[in-house]
Amino acid sequence: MRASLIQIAVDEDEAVNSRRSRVASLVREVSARDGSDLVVLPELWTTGAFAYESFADEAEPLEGPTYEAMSKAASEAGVWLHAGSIPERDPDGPLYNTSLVFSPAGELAAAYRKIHRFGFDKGEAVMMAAGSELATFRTQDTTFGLATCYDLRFPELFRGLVDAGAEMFVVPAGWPARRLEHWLLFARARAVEDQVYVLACGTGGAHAGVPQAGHSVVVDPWGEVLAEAGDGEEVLTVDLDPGKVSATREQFPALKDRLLGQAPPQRGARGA
Ligand SMILES: O=C(O)CCC(=O)C(=O)O
Repeated sequence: MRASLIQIAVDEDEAVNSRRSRVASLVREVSARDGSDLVVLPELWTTGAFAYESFADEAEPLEGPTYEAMSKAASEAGVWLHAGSIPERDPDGPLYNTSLVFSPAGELAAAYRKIHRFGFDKGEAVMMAAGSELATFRTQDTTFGLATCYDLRFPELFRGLVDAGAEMFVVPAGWPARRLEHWLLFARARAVEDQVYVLACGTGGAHAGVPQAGHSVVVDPWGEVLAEAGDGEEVLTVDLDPGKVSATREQFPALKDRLLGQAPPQRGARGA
């Protein structure tokens, strides 16, 4: 299957509405040009992941304007669309950082509320509520597990997705340039330790004074980088072979050596 990651440049001089229609057109153009089965967009590309001041104003209900535009783009293009994430306003009040996935018919296939919020005692960590449920979606070829940006630092989340059957992870992000090396390292680490493809799609440009890392990357189950973007707006198109996941897991069956169902090792007398 063929996947296209669209690394959107999120700059303040483009209004949210203009960006939304520009991105919908890009989904249609890229998938027609590259013959993509799956298109992936980054985290919070409407506002920018660091534009905290605009989260409340730009928050949408789940089925708001971004949902409408992306559902339409997916069905018109006839592709699976991981539409990145939106600032979602739940009818009960809290905001969530919610990823939306649409089938080629434009139906919602998965929604994932980011579990690990970034910012410590400010920004997203205080403005948004934490999700609590893992999410996957299945195409005819494979099962994808969903995670968002800062989630990359928490390998236990990805092990949960492996246990739920994921063979590929899709990770939209708005990762800052100053920690680019962490981003690349985590993308490869998650691929190697879980023997999966990692499709990590970030943003380019700069907003709220935070230059974005860009460097969207696709990593195969052996940890090889198949494609890596620069720091501007860019499209990466790669062919993914779901058979490579099972082949890697058979040839190097490290996942079978997990201590499943056993108590974790305790400190022994010599370590006391
Ligand atoms: O973990 C990091 O260094 C960046 C995370 C982040 O920017 C985010 O989750 O929005």
